[in-house]
Amino acid sequence: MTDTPAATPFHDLDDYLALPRLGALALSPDGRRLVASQAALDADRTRWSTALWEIDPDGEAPARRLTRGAKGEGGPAFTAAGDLLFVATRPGDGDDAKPCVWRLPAGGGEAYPLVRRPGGISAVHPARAADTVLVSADTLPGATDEASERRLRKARSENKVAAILHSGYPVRYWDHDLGPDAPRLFVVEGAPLAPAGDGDDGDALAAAPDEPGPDDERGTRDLTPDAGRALVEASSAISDDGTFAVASWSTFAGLAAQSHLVRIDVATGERRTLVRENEADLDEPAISPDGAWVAYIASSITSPQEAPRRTAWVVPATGGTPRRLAADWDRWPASLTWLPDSSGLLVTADEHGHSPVFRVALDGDAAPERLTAEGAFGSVVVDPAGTHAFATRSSYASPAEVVRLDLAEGVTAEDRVRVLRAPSERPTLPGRLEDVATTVTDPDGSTHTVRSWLALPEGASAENPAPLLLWIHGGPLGSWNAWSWRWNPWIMVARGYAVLLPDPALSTGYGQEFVQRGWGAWGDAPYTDLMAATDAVEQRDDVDASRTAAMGGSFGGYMANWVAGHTDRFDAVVTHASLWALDQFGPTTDASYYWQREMTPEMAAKHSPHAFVGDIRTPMLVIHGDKDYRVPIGEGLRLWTELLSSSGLPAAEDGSTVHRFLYYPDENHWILTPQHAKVWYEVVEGFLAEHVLGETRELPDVLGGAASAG
Ligand SMILES: CC(=O)N[C@@H](C)C(=O)N[C@@H](C)C(=O)N[C@@H](C)C(=O)O
Repeated sequence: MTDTPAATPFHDLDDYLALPRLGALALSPDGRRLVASQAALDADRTRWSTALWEIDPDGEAPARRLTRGAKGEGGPAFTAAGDLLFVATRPGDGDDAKPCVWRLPAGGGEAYPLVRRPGGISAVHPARAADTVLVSADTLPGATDEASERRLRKARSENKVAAILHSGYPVRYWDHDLGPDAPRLFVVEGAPLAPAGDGDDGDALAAAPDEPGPDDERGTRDLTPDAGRALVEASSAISDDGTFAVASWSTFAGLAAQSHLVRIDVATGERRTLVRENEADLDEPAISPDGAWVAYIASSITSPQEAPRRTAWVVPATGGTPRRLAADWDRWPASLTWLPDSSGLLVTADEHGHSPVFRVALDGDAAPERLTAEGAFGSVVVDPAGTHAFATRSSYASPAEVVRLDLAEGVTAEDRVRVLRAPSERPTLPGRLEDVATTVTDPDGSTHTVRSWLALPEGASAENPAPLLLWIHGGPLGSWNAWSWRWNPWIMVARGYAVLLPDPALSTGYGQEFVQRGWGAWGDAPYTDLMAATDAVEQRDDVDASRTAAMGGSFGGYMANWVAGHTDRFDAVVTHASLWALDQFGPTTDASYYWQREMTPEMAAKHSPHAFVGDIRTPMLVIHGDKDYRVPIGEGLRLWTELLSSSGLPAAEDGSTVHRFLYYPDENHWILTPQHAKVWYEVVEGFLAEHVLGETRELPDVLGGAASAG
């Protein structure tokens, strides 16, 4: 084991779980107020709750906490008058309280509930230059107004009926069931929001939404009464002048969804289709400040032979022919933020282990200008003068921080970014990070660079080489480029391991061809890239090639299963929420339509790990949540059964086995509660210690201690 010079939050899981987690940003229309949400661990350590903090846009004053509700607040957004709106439950509404919209007046004073719906409100969309506010709220299909909605909900509640009758697809999404209610868009009614509060000094700290303030509750008008499931997982936007909204709108033909972008007139509810696509999913609509354009992201419908392409487009807000932005750009746009003069957009996109901010012109074919160097950016907002922007930035160097970007011409990417004073300090890391790469040659003779992040304990050296963990990211269309709380390498670095985080074929940020290399052939280039990256790092004298393990979640878990059936080089394999029987998985996942476009039955059979179970001779830790709808629990159960019955390392006659199955009855695809995240890291570390280091760890009491080790 490598001695680490000083204790950090990563040495102690309780300290790690108590680290605060920064979320979304909101900027007032005048650019003078910046608010961030931040999650903190509750006193009983079984949930994180989110509060809103004011950040000084100039980076001088310390952050100030604005809200302190018992159950937390989220979704901050400013009205044109500078009021801060957010989503939170109301005190006294009980455990099944539905979140509603609260208003914290620009002029100060208490926050108070502004608008609510019987099924709760999921998001609030205020116009930036008008007194119009839209809300997204789940609504029962038979509800024609709030009274009927309440009656229908009361009938289900009093009769304890949770049944859902479906007539279409999909019926679930990631970790939740769909229906019987579904999202609709509503306009908040009533007199314009008063621009001032009670005139006090605007001491926002007084705003504690545990006591409703003045009785100013507003009604709502349904803009999409016939939406059905069309707005499911939709994204929507409202024009600055509040006269229209744009939403991604899905219609379903069999399993497949047909994607539209629709324009909805706020005054009349009149709806018309701006873009209809049979060959792409349309999302992330963003309306230009001048109201003339709608930008959006199109993800092409794949085929088993053709990987998807994500591209950015604009269409006239009154309808017309869509036009692709930056037509020759070989990167996948992730988010779109208009510049205040509507001359272009700030676009984030993965690139070589980062997710930088790019500036893209609305007109002309100039290549996007990369504005930032290090890190993965999100929640990008631009000040009304267009001179700077604010965003969250994370990387393996730090969890998300609030940063300010200087948008002036001629500033270097390194000098453009300034970290602002946040509610908490950046945690000290227990090691160092290197950007490493190796070259691979495909069977067709083409060569490719496979790059990885490598996290190393400070003490790793030729005299004290660190055992190696190969971590395989999920997706597979993704990249190890941003801080992850669920897969945090620094926890294992603090325990003396080196952690390799490669971006193999199918990873994003390296061009379309790098994705295509692995498309429909998960067990080919992605696997050989991972092995090449591992080979290269094992040549280092500060890495111990004799003590290694491989692990991954979701697609990463699929690959961990594939690794286990195709090499004995590792001492242990950890496989979380993994795909196992690829040729039977398709109809059971929540997004079966997506899966059917990804592989033919023949491809799935060829690249299915379960076909190689007899070749597995490596101890495996299987982890799966029962409420996982993306990779259903059946995958984990079948893997466990076949590992013990048919693998090259089956259970012994007395039933004992070196394998372990960490089962979560009430977690989903991700392990989201603090107490279960702690168990996850404890069990993983204990399994690795046993099989990689030859050390024994006591299992935590919450798992029954050593006895539960089987
Ligand atoms: C529809 C679909 O398959 N979407 C993919 C993003 C997906 O769900 N992939 C999973 C198999 C996966 O690998 N998920 C990763 C991103 C995770 O960590 O959840």
